[in-house]
Amino acid sequence: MGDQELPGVLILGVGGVEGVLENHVGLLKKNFHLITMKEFLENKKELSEKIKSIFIFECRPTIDRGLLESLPNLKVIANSGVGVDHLDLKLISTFGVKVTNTPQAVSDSTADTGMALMLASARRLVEGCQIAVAPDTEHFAVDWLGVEVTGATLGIIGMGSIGYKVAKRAKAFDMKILYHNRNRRKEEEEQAVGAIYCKKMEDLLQQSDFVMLVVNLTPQTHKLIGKRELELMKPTATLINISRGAVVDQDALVEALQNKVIRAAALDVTYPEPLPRNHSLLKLKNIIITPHIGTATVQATYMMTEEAITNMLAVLNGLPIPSEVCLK
Ligand SMILES: O=C(O)C(=O)CO
Repeated sequence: MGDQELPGVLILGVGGVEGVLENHVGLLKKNFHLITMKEFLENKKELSEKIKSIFIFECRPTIDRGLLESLPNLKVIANSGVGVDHLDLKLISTFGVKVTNTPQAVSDSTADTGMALMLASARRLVEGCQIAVAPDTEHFAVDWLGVEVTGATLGIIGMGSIGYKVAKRAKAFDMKILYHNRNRRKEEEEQAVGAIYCKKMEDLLQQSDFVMLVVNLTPQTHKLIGKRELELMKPTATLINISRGAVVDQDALVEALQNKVIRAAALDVTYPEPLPRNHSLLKLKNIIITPHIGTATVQATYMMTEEAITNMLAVLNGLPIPSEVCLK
């Protein structure tokens, strides 16, 4: 079958197809005719009928009514990554289009990122690195003491597949693990990682040395952690966020970090991303911020493309869909 006869996939990546890593393009080309947004806009008449799927790679595009209306044969939007808070699921569902994501591919790398942030913040790695490259011997001693992760209490908010993998890793650090989640995990799953369920999030906040946020962003989790929740945390505690920036009230976090209501924060996600250069969070010392690199590994990105392709082919061939996002 020639490339032109394959089902069309509209590629929404940073910089179009060029933004999709070279070896991923090969993977996609085996099954699809790749169409960039530029090509689509230049040749809408011919291409609109051809496009059966949209592949979102390493970006958070707006898919609006206009675009959906211009793609009469669109069957599936495949998001690489697990979070789909950038998509208007209600609108998409009215077009009978399915949405898929890639929970399998992202869970190890995102859990690793959570651990890396926790360890880096506890042991003040970023500050240490800055001192090592520009030694300031006066401040080298007591001022630079970190805290131990080993034996400390970790509170995980959101115990989906990423949260559970964080718990697995934390077990190896002899951490006491608490978790809060809409649904309690099975007893054997809790026992396997030694996790204790906290029905009330408040109990977890009060008892944890490290609080890690691993929830999806939904109307229910928007600003889940605000002034009240930060004040419930120990003054020695650290907040780690690997979910979405808007799960935390950032103004309240700035205040809490300035006033030492909590010890520190380590964030892989903020709102907006990136933060404007004059943002108050960037002026604080007791914070680490990374640029949303939860899944930024060679392995995870490749697996994300593989998982997205499997999802798209399943939809187009009427097979069971491995990772379909519930649109309700
Ligand atoms: O998978 C996602 O949605 C992520 O943001 C991982 O960091």
